[in-house]
Amino acid sequence: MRDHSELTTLLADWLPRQRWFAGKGRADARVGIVQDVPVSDRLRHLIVEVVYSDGGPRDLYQVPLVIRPDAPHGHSGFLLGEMSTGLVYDGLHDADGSAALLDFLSAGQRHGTLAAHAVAPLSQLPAHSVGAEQSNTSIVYGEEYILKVFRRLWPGVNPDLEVTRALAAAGTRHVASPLAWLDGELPGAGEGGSDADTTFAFMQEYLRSGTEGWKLAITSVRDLYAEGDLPPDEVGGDFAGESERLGAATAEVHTLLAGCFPTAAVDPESLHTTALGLHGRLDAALTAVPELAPHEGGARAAYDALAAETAAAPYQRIHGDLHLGQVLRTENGWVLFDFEGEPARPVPERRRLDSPLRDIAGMLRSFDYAAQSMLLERADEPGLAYRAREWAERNRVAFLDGYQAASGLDLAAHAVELRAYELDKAVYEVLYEARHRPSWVEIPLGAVRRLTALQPPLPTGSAAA
Ligand SMILES: Nc1ncnc2c1ncn2[C@@H]1O[C@H](COP(=O)(O)OP(=O)(O)O)[C@@H](O)[C@H]1O
Ligand SMILES: O=P(O)(O)O[C@H]1O[C@H](CO)[C@@H](O[C@H]2O[C@H](CO)[C@@H](O)[C@H](O)[C@H]2O)[C@H](O)[C@H]1O
Repeated sequence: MRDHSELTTLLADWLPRQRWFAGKGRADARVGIVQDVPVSDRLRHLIVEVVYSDGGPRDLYQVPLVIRPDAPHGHSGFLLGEMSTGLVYDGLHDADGSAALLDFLSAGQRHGTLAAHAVAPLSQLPAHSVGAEQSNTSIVYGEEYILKVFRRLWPGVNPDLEVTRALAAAGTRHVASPLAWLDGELPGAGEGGSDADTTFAFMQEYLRSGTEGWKLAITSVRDLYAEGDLPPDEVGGDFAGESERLGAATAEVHTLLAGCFPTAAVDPESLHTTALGLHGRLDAALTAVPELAPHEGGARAAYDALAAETAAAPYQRIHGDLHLGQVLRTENGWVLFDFEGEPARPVPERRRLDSPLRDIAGMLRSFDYAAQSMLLERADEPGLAYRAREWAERNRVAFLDGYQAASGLDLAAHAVELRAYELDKAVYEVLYEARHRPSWVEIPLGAVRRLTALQPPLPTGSAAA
Protein backbone atom coordinates (compact mmCIF):
# COMPACT_ATOMS: atom_id res chain seq x y z
CA MET A 1 0.00 0.00 0.00
CA ARG A 2 0.97 3.59 -0.67
CA ASP A 3 1.52 4.60 2.93
CA HIS A 4 3.94 1.81 3.95
CA SER A 5 7.02 3.99 4.19
CA GLU A 6 5.28 6.39 6.59
CA LEU A 7 3.78 3.52 8.59
CA THR A 8 7.15 1.78 8.80
CA THR A 9 8.71 4.90 10.32
CA LEU A 10 5.97 5.06 12.96
CA LEU A 11 6.27 1.36 13.72
CA ALA A 12 10.07 1.52 14.03
CA ASP A 13 9.63 4.03 16.83
CA TRP A 14 6.63 2.38 18.53
CA LEU A 15 7.36 -1.37 18.43
CA PRO A 16 10.54 -1.41 20.57
CA ARG A 17 8.67 0.42 23.33
CA GLN A 18 6.03 -2.30 23.71
CA ARG A 19 6.20 -4.71 26.64
CA TRP A 20 5.81 -7.67 24.26
CA PHE A 21 8.69 -6.58 21.99
CA ALA A 22 11.18 -9.45 22.17
CA GLY A 23 14.19 -7.73 20.61
CA LYS A 24 15.34 -5.84 23.70
CA GLY A 25 19.11 -6.06 23.81
CA ARG A 26 19.45 -6.90 20.07
CA ALA A 27 21.11 -4.33 17.84
CA ASP A 28 19.96 -2.41 14.74
CA ALA A 29 16.33 -3.42 14.47
CA ARG A 30 14.97 -2.87 10.93
CA VAL A 31 11.20 -2.89 10.64
CA GLY A 32 9.22 -3.95 7.53
CA ILE A 33 5.57 -4.62 6.76
CA VAL A 34 5.13 -8.11 5.30
CA GLN A 35 1.34 -8.27 5.12
CA ASP A 36 -1.44 -5.68 5.25
CA VAL A 37 -5.05 -6.90 5.09
CA PRO A 38 -8.01 -4.51 5.39
CA VAL A 39 -10.54 -5.98 7.83
CA SER A 40 -13.03 -3.10 7.87
CA ASP A 41 -13.08 0.47 6.53
CA ARG A 42 -10.94 1.53 9.51
CA LEU A 43 -9.10 -1.57 10.72
CA ARG A 44 -6.02 -2.89 8.97
CA HIS A 45 -4.35 -6.13 9.97
CA LEU A 46 -0.57 -5.78 9.65
CA ILE A 47 2.13 -8.36 10.05
CA VAL A 48 5.41 -6.67 10.77
CA GLU A 49 8.87 -8.19 10.66
CA VAL A 50 11.87 -7.02 12.63
CA VAL A 51 15.27 -7.94 11.21
CA TYR A 52 18.50 -7.51 13.18
CA SER A 53 22.09 -7.02 12.12
CA ASP A 54 23.27 -9.79 14.52
CA GLY A 55 22.49 -12.51 11.95
CA GLY A 56 19.87 -14.07 14.24
CA PRO A 57 16.35 -14.92 13.09
CA ARG A 58 13.80 -12.20 12.33
CA ASP A 59 10.81 -11.68 14.64
CA LEU A 60 7.25 -11.32 13.38
CA TYR A 61 4.53 -9.32 15.12
CA GLN A 62 0.81 -8.84 14.68
CA VAL A 63 -0.17 -5.16 14.64
CA PRO A 64 -3.83 -4.34 13.91
CA LEU A 65 -4.08 -0.59 13.27
CA VAL A 66 -6.92 1.88 13.01
CA ILE A 67 -6.33 4.83 10.70
CA ARG A 68 -8.77 7.73 10.76
CA PRO A 69 -8.58 11.11 9.03
CA ASP A 70 -8.82 12.98 12.32
CA ALA A 71 -9.60 12.21 15.93
CA PRO A 72 -13.28 12.59 16.81
CA HIS A 73 -13.94 14.98 19.70
CA GLY A 74 -13.03 13.35 23.01
CA HIS A 75 -11.42 10.34 21.30
CA SER A 76 -8.73 8.68 23.34
CA GLY A 77 -6.71 5.73 22.21
CA PHE A 78 -3.14 4.59 21.79
CA LEU A 79 -1.80 6.89 19.09
CA LEU A 80 1.26 5.71 17.15
CA GLY A 81 1.50 9.00 15.29
CA GLU A 82 0.36 10.91 12.26
CA MET A 83 0.73 10.12 8.54
CA SER A 84 -0.25 12.26 5.58
CA THR A 85 -3.47 10.19 5.27
CA GLY A 86 -4.51 10.33 8.91
CA LEU A 87 -3.90 9.43 12.54
CA VAL A 88 -2.67 5.92 13.32
CA TYR A 89 -3.94 4.11 16.44
CA ASP A 90 -3.20 0.73 18.00
CA GLY A 91 -6.29 -1.13 16.76
CA LEU A 92 -6.49 -3.28 19.90
CA HIS A 93 -6.93 -0.27 22.15
CA ASP A 94 -9.54 1.38 19.95
CA ALA A 95 -13.32 0.99 20.09
CA ASP A 96 -13.67 0.80 16.28
CA GLY A 97 -10.80 -1.67 15.98
CA SER A 98 -12.13 -3.99 18.73
CA ALA A 99 -15.66 -3.85 17.33
CA ALA A 100 -14.42 -4.71 13.82
CA LEU A 101 -12.54 -7.73 15.21
CA LEU A 102 -15.64 -8.96 17.03
CA ASP A 103 -17.77 -8.52 13.88
CA PHE A 104 -15.19 -10.44 11.92
CA LEU A 105 -15.17 -13.33 14.43
CA SER A 106 -18.92 -13.53 14.95
CA ALA A 107 -19.62 -13.60 11.21
CA GLY A 108 -16.96 -16.27 10.66
CA GLN A 109 -15.63 -14.11 7.83
CA ARG A 110 -12.52 -14.35 5.66
CA HIS A 111 -10.40 -11.39 4.55
CA GLY A 112 -7.45 -12.23 2.36
CA THR A 113 -5.80 -15.20 4.06
CA LEU A 114 -7.30 -14.30 7.45
CA ALA A 115 -10.13 -16.59 8.55
CA ALA A 116 -12.42 -16.37 11.59
CA HIS A 117 -13.87 -19.47 13.27
CA ALA A 118 -16.61 -19.17 15.89
CA VAL A 119 -17.79 -22.22 17.84
CA ALA A 120 -20.66 -20.32 19.52
CA PRO A 121 -22.88 -17.39 18.50
CA LEU A 122 -21.31 -14.09 19.61
CA SER A 123 -23.15 -10.86 20.46
CA GLN A 124 -21.87 -7.36 19.72
CA LEU A 125 -20.62 -6.04 23.09
CA PRO A 126 -18.52 -3.03 24.11
CA ALA A 127 -14.80 -3.68 24.49
CA HIS A 128 -12.17 -2.76 27.01
CA SER A 129 -8.56 -3.90 27.20
CA VAL A 130 -7.20 -5.94 30.11
CA GLY A 131 -5.04 -3.90 32.50
CA ALA A 132 -1.33 -3.82 31.75
CA GLU A 133 -0.07 -5.45 28.55
CA GLN A 134 1.83 -8.68 29.07
CA SER A 135 3.16 -11.03 26.39
CA ASN A 136 0.05 -10.38 24.30
CA THR A 137 -2.89 -7.98 24.18
CA SER A 138 -6.27 -9.08 25.47
CA ILE A 139 -9.64 -7.42 24.88
CA VAL A 140 -12.66 -8.08 27.08
CA TYR A 141 -16.12 -7.72 25.47
CA GLY A 142 -18.86 -6.84 27.94
CA GLU A 143 -18.24 -9.31 30.73
CA GLU A 144 -18.70 -12.24 28.38
CA TYR A 145 -15.69 -12.82 26.14
CA ILE A 146 -11.93 -12.34 26.33
CA LEU A 147 -9.98 -12.20 23.07
CA LYS A 148 -6.24 -12.71 23.27
CA VAL A 149 -4.41 -11.33 20.25
CA PHE A 150 -0.97 -12.93 20.00
CA ARG A 151 1.64 -10.26 19.42
CA ARG A 152 4.83 -12.12 18.58
CA LEU A 153 3.91 -14.63 15.91
CA TRP A 154 5.26 -18.13 15.45
CA PRO A 155 4.25 -20.41 12.61
CA GLY A 156 1.74 -23.11 13.43
CA VAL A 157 -1.25 -23.66 15.64
CA ASN A 158 -0.86 -21.80 18.91
CA PRO A 159 -0.59 -24.21 21.86
CA ASP A 160 -3.02 -22.12 23.90
CA LEU A 161 -5.78 -22.79 21.36
CA GLU A 162 -4.76 -26.39 20.73
CA VAL A 163 -4.49 -27.43 24.39
CA THR A 164 -7.47 -25.46 25.71
CA ARG A 165 -9.76 -26.88 23.01
CA ALA A 166 -8.63 -30.42 23.81
CA LEU A 167 -9.13 -29.93 27.55
CA ALA A 168 -12.55 -28.34 27.09
CA ALA A 169 -13.60 -31.22 24.83
CA ALA A 170 -12.45 -33.62 27.55
CA GLY A 171 -14.98 -31.96 29.85
CA THR A 172 -12.80 -30.37 32.52
CA ARG A 173 -14.07 -27.40 34.55
CA HIS A 174 -10.47 -26.21 34.97
CA VAL A 175 -10.33 -24.23 31.67
CA ALA A 176 -12.52 -21.44 30.27
CA SER A 177 -14.64 -22.47 27.26
CA PRO A 178 -13.14 -21.68 23.84
CA LEU A 179 -15.48 -19.50 21.73
CA ALA A 180 -13.66 -18.45 18.56
CA TRP A 181 -10.28 -18.00 16.91
CA LEU A 182 -8.60 -16.26 14.04
CA ASP A 183 -6.02 -17.90 11.82
CA GLY A 184 -4.32 -17.39 8.48
CA GLU A 185 -1.01 -17.51 6.65
CA LEU A 186 2.23 -16.22 8.08
CA PRO A 187 4.22 -15.06 5.04
CA GLY A 188 7.49 -16.88 4.44
CA ALA A 189 7.52 -18.54 7.88
CA GLY A 190 6.94 -22.14 6.79
CA GLU A 191 9.34 -24.80 5.54
CA GLY A 192 11.53 -23.60 2.69
CA GLY A 193 10.13 -20.08 3.01
CA SER A 194 6.52 -21.08 2.29
CA ASP A 195 3.62 -19.43 4.09
CA ALA A 196 2.62 -21.13 7.34
CA ASP A 197 -0.87 -21.71 8.78
CA THR A 198 -0.82 -19.75 12.00
CA THR A 199 -3.14 -18.83 14.88
CA PHE A 200 -3.51 -15.07 15.34
CA ALA A 201 -6.07 -14.71 18.13
CA PHE A 202 -8.09 -16.84 20.55
CA MET A 203 -11.39 -15.98 22.26
CA GLN A 204 -12.65 -17.66 25.43
CA GLU A 205 -15.47 -17.25 27.90
CA TYR A 206 -14.63 -14.37 30.26
CA LEU A 207 -14.71 -15.59 33.85
CA ARG A 208 -16.07 -12.54 35.61
CA SER A 209 -16.10 -14.21 39.03
CA GLY A 210 -12.44 -15.12 38.68
CA THR A 211 -9.65 -13.64 40.78
CA GLU A 212 -6.05 -14.21 39.76
CA GLY A 213 -4.12 -16.60 41.98
CA TRP A 214 -1.33 -14.03 42.19
CA LYS A 215 -3.69 -11.43 43.73
CA LEU A 216 -5.07 -13.91 46.25
CA ALA A 217 -1.60 -15.10 47.20
CA ILE A 218 -0.30 -11.56 47.63
CA THR A 219 -3.27 -10.71 49.86
CA SER A 220 -2.49 -13.73 52.00
CA VAL A 221 1.19 -12.75 52.27
CA ARG A 222 0.22 -9.18 53.18
CA ASP A 223 -2.08 -10.50 55.95
CA LEU A 224 0.77 -12.59 57.29
CA TYR A 225 3.21 -9.68 57.36
CA ALA A 226 0.62 -7.52 59.13
CA GLU A 227 -0.01 -10.12 61.85
CA GLY A 228 2.92 -9.57 64.19
CA ASP A 229 4.44 -12.96 64.96
CA LEU A 230 1.62 -15.35 64.06
CA PRO A 231 2.72 -18.32 61.89
CA PRO A 232 1.03 -18.66 58.44
CA ASP A 233 -1.41 -21.40 59.56
CA GLU A 234 -2.86 -19.13 62.27
CA VAL A 235 -3.43 -16.09 60.06
CA GLY A 236 -6.93 -15.34 58.68
CA GLY A 237 -5.73 -15.11 55.08
CA ASP A 238 -4.03 -18.51 55.05
CA PHE A 239 -3.72 -19.68 51.41
CA ALA A 240 -2.74 -23.32 51.98
CA GLY A 241 -6.25 -24.74 51.33
CA GLU A 242 -6.29 -22.95 47.97
CA SER A 243 -2.78 -24.17 47.17
CA GLU A 244 -3.85 -27.73 47.86
CA ARG A 245 -6.90 -27.38 45.56
CA LEU A 246 -4.68 -25.78 42.93
CA GLY A 247 -2.36 -28.78 43.14
CA ALA A 248 -5.34 -31.09 42.60
CA ALA A 249 -6.59 -29.01 39.64
CA THR A 250 -3.12 -29.09 38.06
CA ALA A 251 -3.00 -32.87 38.49
CA GLU A 252 -6.42 -33.26 36.83
CA VAL A 253 -5.31 -31.12 33.89
CA HIS A 254 -2.12 -33.16 33.53
CA THR A 255 -4.04 -36.43 33.62
CA LEU A 256 -6.42 -35.20 30.90
CA LEU A 257 -3.55 -33.91 28.77
CA ALA A 258 -1.88 -37.30 29.00
CA GLY A 259 -5.15 -38.78 27.68
CA CYS A 260 -5.75 -36.24 24.86
CA PHE A 261 -2.22 -36.08 23.43
CA PRO A 262 0.60 -38.59 23.01
CA THR A 263 2.90 -39.40 25.93
CA ALA A 264 6.44 -40.79 25.90
CA ALA A 265 8.35 -42.94 28.35
CA VAL A 266 11.61 -41.24 29.25
CA ASP A 267 14.84 -42.96 28.26
CA PRO A 268 18.49 -41.94 28.90
CA GLU A 269 18.67 -40.27 25.49
CA SER A 270 15.64 -38.04 26.02
CA LEU A 271 16.84 -37.11 29.51
CA HIS A 272 20.24 -36.29 28.08
CA THR A 273 18.60 -34.02 25.48
CA THR A 274 16.51 -32.34 28.18
CA ALA A 275 19.56 -31.75 30.36
CA LEU A 276 21.42 -30.29 27.36
CA GLY A 277 18.56 -27.81 26.96
CA LEU A 278 18.89 -26.76 30.61
CA HIS A 279 22.66 -26.33 30.24
CA GLY A 280 22.04 -24.24 27.12
CA ARG A 281 19.62 -21.91 28.92
CA LEU A 282 22.16 -21.53 31.69
CA ASP A 283 24.86 -20.62 29.16
CA ALA A 284 22.65 -17.85 27.75
CA ALA A 285 21.71 -16.54 31.19
CA LEU A 286 25.36 -16.57 32.37
CA THR A 287 26.34 -14.36 29.45
CA ALA A 288 23.61 -11.83 30.19
CA VAL A 289 23.66 -11.89 34.00
CA PRO A 290 27.16 -12.27 35.47
CA GLU A 291 25.75 -12.54 39.03
CA LEU A 292 24.83 -16.14 38.17
CA ALA A 293 28.49 -17.16 37.78
CA PRO A 294 29.13 -18.35 41.37
CA HIS A 295 26.24 -20.81 41.03
CA GLU A 296 27.17 -22.30 37.69
CA GLY A 297 28.83 -25.41 39.13
CA GLY A 298 25.89 -26.20 41.42
CA ALA A 299 23.38 -25.75 38.63
CA ARG A 300 25.34 -27.94 36.21
CA ALA A 301 25.59 -30.68 38.86
CA ALA A 302 21.79 -30.59 39.32
CA TYR A 303 21.28 -30.90 35.53
CA ASP A 304 23.76 -33.78 35.33
CA ALA A 305 21.83 -35.52 38.12
CA LEU A 306 18.67 -35.14 36.02
CA ALA A 307 20.43 -36.68 33.02
CA ALA A 308 21.36 -39.69 35.18
CA GLU A 309 17.82 -40.17 36.58
CA THR A 310 16.55 -43.73 36.08
CA ALA A 311 12.84 -43.40 36.82
CA ALA A 312 11.77 -40.02 35.48
CA ALA A 313 8.06 -39.23 35.04
CA PRO A 314 6.83 -39.83 31.45
CA TYR A 315 6.74 -36.85 29.09
CA GLN A 316 3.45 -35.41 27.90
CA ARG A 317 1.89 -32.08 26.86
CA ILE A 318 2.04 -29.60 29.74
CA HIS A 319 1.10 -25.98 30.46
CA GLY A 320 4.70 -24.84 30.07
CA ASP A 321 4.63 -21.58 32.03
CA LEU A 322 2.47 -22.32 35.04
CA HIS A 323 2.50 -19.68 37.74
CA LEU A 324 0.05 -17.87 40.02
CA GLY A 325 -0.63 -15.28 37.30
CA GLN A 326 -1.97 -18.03 35.01
CA VAL A 327 -4.71 -19.33 37.27
CA LEU A 328 -8.06 -17.85 38.27
CA ARG A 329 -10.03 -18.78 41.37
CA THR A 330 -13.67 -18.78 40.28
CA GLU A 331 -16.83 -19.71 42.16
CA ASN A 332 -16.39 -23.19 40.66
CA GLY A 333 -12.78 -23.67 41.66
CA TRP A 334 -9.43 -23.08 39.95
CA VAL A 335 -9.18 -22.44 36.22
CA LEU A 336 -5.85 -22.60 34.36
CA PHE A 337 -5.27 -20.41 31.31
CA ASP A 338 -2.54 -19.28 28.90
CA PHE A 339 -1.35 -22.73 27.81
CA GLU A 340 1.11 -21.01 25.49
CA GLY A 341 4.27 -22.04 27.31
CA GLU A 342 7.11 -19.61 27.89
CA PRO A 343 6.71 -16.68 25.51
CA ALA A 344 10.43 -16.51 24.72
CA ARG A 345 10.62 -20.06 23.30
CA PRO A 346 9.77 -20.93 19.69
CA VAL A 347 6.32 -22.53 19.39
CA PRO A 348 7.55 -25.89 18.01
CA GLU A 349 9.64 -26.24 21.17
CA ARG A 350 6.68 -25.29 23.37
CA ARG A 351 4.50 -27.96 21.75
CA ARG A 352 7.00 -30.72 22.52
CA LEU A 353 6.21 -33.41 25.07
CA ASP A 354 7.81 -32.48 28.36
CA SER A 355 7.87 -33.39 32.02
CA PRO A 356 4.79 -32.53 34.11
CA LEU A 357 7.30 -31.71 36.86
CA ARG A 358 8.13 -28.54 34.92
CA ASP A 359 4.65 -27.18 35.64
CA ILE A 360 4.87 -28.22 39.29
CA ALA A 361 8.25 -26.47 39.51
CA GLY A 362 6.74 -23.34 37.89
CA MET A 363 4.06 -23.08 40.56
CA LEU A 364 6.54 -23.72 43.37
CA ARG A 365 8.66 -20.86 42.02
CA SER A 366 5.56 -18.70 42.06
CA PHE A 367 4.93 -19.29 45.78
CA ASP A 368 8.48 -18.08 46.38
CA TYR A 369 7.85 -15.04 44.17
CA ALA A 370 4.63 -14.14 46.01
CA ALA A 371 6.37 -14.27 49.39
CA GLN A 372 9.54 -12.49 48.28
CA SER A 373 7.98 -9.75 46.13
CA MET A 374 6.42 -8.21 49.24
CA LEU A 375 9.88 -8.03 50.80
CA LEU A 376 11.25 -5.87 47.98
CA GLU A 377 9.48 -2.86 49.48
CA ARG A 378 10.34 -3.80 53.08
CA ALA A 379 14.05 -4.55 52.90
CA ASP A 380 14.57 -2.84 56.27
CA GLU A 381 12.57 -5.50 58.18
CA PRO A 382 14.87 -8.54 58.30
CA GLY A 383 12.43 -10.62 60.42
CA LEU A 384 10.06 -10.76 57.49
CA ALA A 385 12.45 -12.86 55.43
CA TYR A 386 11.88 -15.77 57.80
CA ARG A 387 8.11 -15.33 57.58
CA ALA A 388 8.34 -15.22 53.79
CA ARG A 389 10.13 -18.57 53.75
CA GLU A 390 7.49 -20.02 56.10
CA TRP A 391 4.66 -18.86 53.83
CA ALA A 392 6.29 -20.19 50.67
CA GLU A 393 7.09 -23.48 52.39
CA ARG A 394 3.57 -24.00 53.72
CA ASN A 395 2.00 -23.39 50.32
CA ARG A 396 4.60 -25.46 48.54
CA VAL A 397 3.82 -28.47 50.72
CA ALA A 398 0.05 -27.95 50.34
CA PHE A 399 0.31 -27.72 46.53
CA LEU A 400 2.45 -30.87 46.35
CA ASP A 401 0.06 -32.73 48.66
CA GLY A 402 -2.93 -31.73 46.51
CA TYR A 403 -1.12 -32.77 43.34
CA GLN A 404 0.07 -36.06 44.74
CA ALA A 405 -3.34 -37.05 46.13
CA ALA A 406 -5.12 -36.30 42.84
CA SER A 407 -2.50 -37.77 40.49
CA GLY A 408 -1.18 -40.70 42.49
CA LEU A 409 2.37 -39.65 41.49
CA ASP A 410 4.86 -40.20 44.32
CA LEU A 411 6.59 -36.82 44.24
CA ALA A 412 9.27 -37.84 46.74
CA ALA A 413 10.55 -40.22 44.05
CA HIS A 414 10.97 -37.28 41.65
CA ALA A 415 12.97 -34.87 43.82
CA VAL A 416 15.97 -34.77 41.47
CA GLU A 417 13.77 -33.82 38.51
CA LEU A 418 11.88 -31.26 40.55
CA ARG A 419 15.06 -29.55 41.69
CA ALA A 420 16.49 -29.43 38.16
CA TYR A 421 13.28 -27.91 36.78
CA GLU A 422 12.97 -25.42 39.63
CA LEU A 423 16.52 -24.33 38.99
CA ASP A 424 15.93 -24.08 35.26
CA LYS A 425 12.83 -21.98 35.87
CA ALA A 426 14.71 -19.73 38.27
CA VAL A 427 17.49 -19.30 35.67
CA TYR A 428 14.84 -18.42 33.04
CA GLU A 429 13.35 -15.94 35.52
CA VAL A 430 16.73 -14.32 36.19
CA LEU A 431 17.01 -13.56 32.48
CA TYR A 432 13.35 -12.53 32.22
CA GLU A 433 13.65 -10.11 35.16
CA ALA A 434 16.99 -8.72 33.98
CA ARG A 435 15.29 -7.81 30.69
CA HIS A 436 11.84 -6.73 31.84
CA ARG A 437 11.81 -5.99 35.58
CA PRO A 438 15.40 -5.51 36.85
CA SER A 439 14.32 -4.53 40.37
CA TRP A 440 12.90 -8.07 40.83
CA VAL A 441 15.98 -9.99 39.69
CA GLU A 442 17.05 -10.69 43.27
CA ILE A 443 14.00 -12.97 43.75
CA PRO A 444 15.04 -15.68 41.26
CA LEU A 445 18.73 -15.10 42.03
CA GLY A 446 18.02 -15.94 45.68
CA ALA A 447 16.28 -19.13 44.56
CA VAL A 448 19.25 -20.13 42.38
CA ARG A 449 21.48 -19.62 45.42
CA ARG A 450 19.30 -21.79 47.67
CA LEU A 451 18.65 -24.53 45.11
CA THR A 452 22.29 -24.94 44.16
CA ALA A 453 23.22 -25.19 47.85
CA LEU A 454 20.85 -28.15 48.44
CA GLN A 455 22.56 -31.51 48.84
CA PRO A 456 21.06 -34.99 48.32
CA PRO A 457 18.89 -36.56 49.62
CA LEU A 458 16.59 -33.85 48.28
CA PRO A 459 13.37 -33.00 50.03
CA THR A 460 10.25 -32.39 47.88
CA GLY A 461 8.27 -30.74 50.65
CA SER A 462 9.97 -29.07 53.59
CA ALA A 463 13.24 -27.19 53.17
CA ALA A 464 13.43 -27.23 49.36
CA ALA A 465 13.59 -23.76 47.74
N1 LIG B 1 -11.05 -16.58 30.74
C1 LIG B 1 -10.66 -15.50 31.43
N2 LIG B 1 -11.53 -14.84 32.21
C2 LIG B 1 -11.16 -13.72 32.90
N3 LIG B 1 -9.93 -13.20 32.85
C3 LIG B 1 -9.01 -13.81 32.10
C4 LIG B 1 -9.32 -15.00 31.35
N4 LIG B 1 -8.19 -15.39 30.68
C5 LIG B 1 -7.23 -14.49 30.99
N5 LIG B 1 -7.72 -13.54 31.84
C6 LIG B 1 -6.99 -12.36 32.36
O1 LIG B 1 -6.31 -11.75 31.27
C7 LIG B 1 -4.94 -11.53 31.58
C8 LIG B 1 -4.07 -11.79 30.35
O2 LIG B 1 -4.17 -13.15 29.94
P1 LIG B 1 -2.93 -14.05 29.49
O3 LIG B 1 -3.46 -15.24 28.79
O4 LIG B 1 -2.03 -14.33 30.68
O5 LIG B 1 -2.16 -13.10 28.50
P2 LIG B 1 -0.59 -12.97 28.19
O6 LIG B 1 -0.28 -14.06 27.21
O7 LIG B 1 -0.51 -11.60 27.61
O8 LIG B 1 0.19 -13.13 29.47
C9 LIG B 1 -4.62 -12.46 32.72
O9 LIG B 1 -3.71 -11.88 33.58
C10 LIG B 1 -5.95 -12.75 33.38
O10 LIG B 1 -6.11 -11.95 34.53
O1 LIG C 1 2.36 -14.45 32.04
P1 LIG C 1 3.40 -14.48 30.96
O2 LIG C 1 3.20 -15.59 29.99
O3 LIG C 1 3.62 -13.16 30.28
O4 LIG C 1 4.76 -14.89 31.74
C1 LIG C 1 5.93 -14.11 31.81
O5 LIG C 1 5.74 -13.03 32.73
C2 LIG C 1 5.57 -13.40 34.12
C3 LIG C 1 5.51 -12.11 34.94
O6 LIG C 1 4.29 -11.53 34.80
C4 LIG C 1 6.75 -14.25 34.60
O7 LIG C 1 6.43 -14.73 35.89
C5 LIG C 1 7.30 -14.43 36.99
O8 LIG C 1 6.67 -13.41 37.78
C6 LIG C 1 5.40 -13.80 38.34
C7 LIG C 1 4.92 -12.64 39.20
O9 LIG C 1 4.72 -11.49 38.43
C8 LIG C 1 5.56 -15.05 39.21
O10 LIG C 1 4.26 -15.48 39.66
C9 LIG C 1 6.17 -16.19 38.40
O11 LIG C 1 6.41 -17.30 39.25
C10 LIG C 1 7.49 -15.71 37.80
O12 LIG C 1 8.01 -16.74 36.95
C11 LIG C 1 6.90 -15.47 33.69
O13 LIG C 1 8.04 -16.22 34.15
C12 LIG C 1 7.09 -15.00 32.24
O14 LIG C 1 7.17 -16.13 31.38
